[in-house]
Amino acid sequence: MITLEKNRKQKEKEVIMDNQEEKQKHKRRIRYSGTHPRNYKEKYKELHPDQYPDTVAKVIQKGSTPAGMHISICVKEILEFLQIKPGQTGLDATLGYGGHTQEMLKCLDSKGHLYALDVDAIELEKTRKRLEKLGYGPEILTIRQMNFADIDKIAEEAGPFDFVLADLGVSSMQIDNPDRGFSYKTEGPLDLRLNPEKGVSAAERLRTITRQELQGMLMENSDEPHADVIARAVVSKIKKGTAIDTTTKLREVIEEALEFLPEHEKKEAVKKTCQRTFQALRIDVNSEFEVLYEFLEKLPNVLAKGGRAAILTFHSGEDRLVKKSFKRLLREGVYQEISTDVIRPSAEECRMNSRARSTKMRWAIKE
Ligand SMILES: C[S@@+](CC[C@H](N)C(=O)[O-])C[C@H]1O[C@@H](n2cnc3c(N)ncnc32)[C@H](O)[C@@H]1O
Repeated sequence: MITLEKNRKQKEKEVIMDNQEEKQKHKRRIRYSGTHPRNYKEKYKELHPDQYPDTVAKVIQKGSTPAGMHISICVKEILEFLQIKPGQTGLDATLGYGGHTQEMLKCLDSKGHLYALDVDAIELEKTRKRLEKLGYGPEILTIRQMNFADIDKIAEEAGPFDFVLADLGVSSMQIDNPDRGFSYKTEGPLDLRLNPEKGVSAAERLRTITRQELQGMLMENSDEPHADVIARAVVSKIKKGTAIDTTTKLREVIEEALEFLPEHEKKEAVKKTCQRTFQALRIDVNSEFEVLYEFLEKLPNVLAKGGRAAILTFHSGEDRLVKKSFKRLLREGVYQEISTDVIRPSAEECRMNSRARSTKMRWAIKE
């Protein structure tokens, strides 16, 4: 009896060990239960569009942006305005996923050259590879990791440009990747840098910020109506020794600070304040207003005579800067014509891509 029992136990042990070995052998990709992956890493099919084009097409059709992808905005309006002709030289100041770049390259029809910049080394390499696979190699496209504040440098070697495009802000790949810390919706380090190799993260920035400074940042960068309450809550937490170094921790401080709001408006107010607070921090750690100002000042000098520039903005602070610069330079006779009003994506485009809703486009033509 004792020997039988011993044998059974030994067999059980062997089966367990076999199962474990089997599991290790078949280290599978992260699977999601059901048909709707919620987690970024679970969106395996969307993250591999080459292998799963049907899944990607379905997600786009539903009006969402597939994980790891960016849907370009106002493509038709941009191309109509830029009037790109084969043989021209152009600059895409914000490469991102390369959607606009690709469309502009099609207009060049293998003649001329396109230069493209981005500060984000992580996404830039992926885009370079994707475009190369599509047949856009260095003979027609030059990609540089560079801040568009330095357009004068790229113009020295490649300009003047017949056309320039800047599609400001962040790409969907950056927002959706929790490791980059751009979204209050997913847990991640509170980083928010477009180029994580430069400057300080948002968490680091908060560590030493004063209440007045944070309040000013929230008001100036995103017109936050609860700026005083949020600034007080954040700074007091940090002073008490609690680090606010993840997206979730910042969202929780905001939720706590807005507890006083009436129940029926709390949820929406928290959501909006989270969006605005993350935006304000992102603008700050990337010096977005400063680099945009520098870009706008240098823009006419890199454009050829009659050269065309189009800019897409995503919040009022950016649009104000573009509008002011274009108007002043028109008055000074540097530009011969500018858009009289903002151009907006169509209702259909906004329905298909919710991220297009806040987009404003302005353009200018060099004298
Ligand atoms: C909205 S996305 C561009 C998407 C792109 N037009 C497309 O069709 O895929 C904005 C991109 O600009 C980059 N960017 C933002 N500020 C920049 C700057 N100052 N210099 C260079 N690139 C910048 C971001 O890293 C991001 O990849």
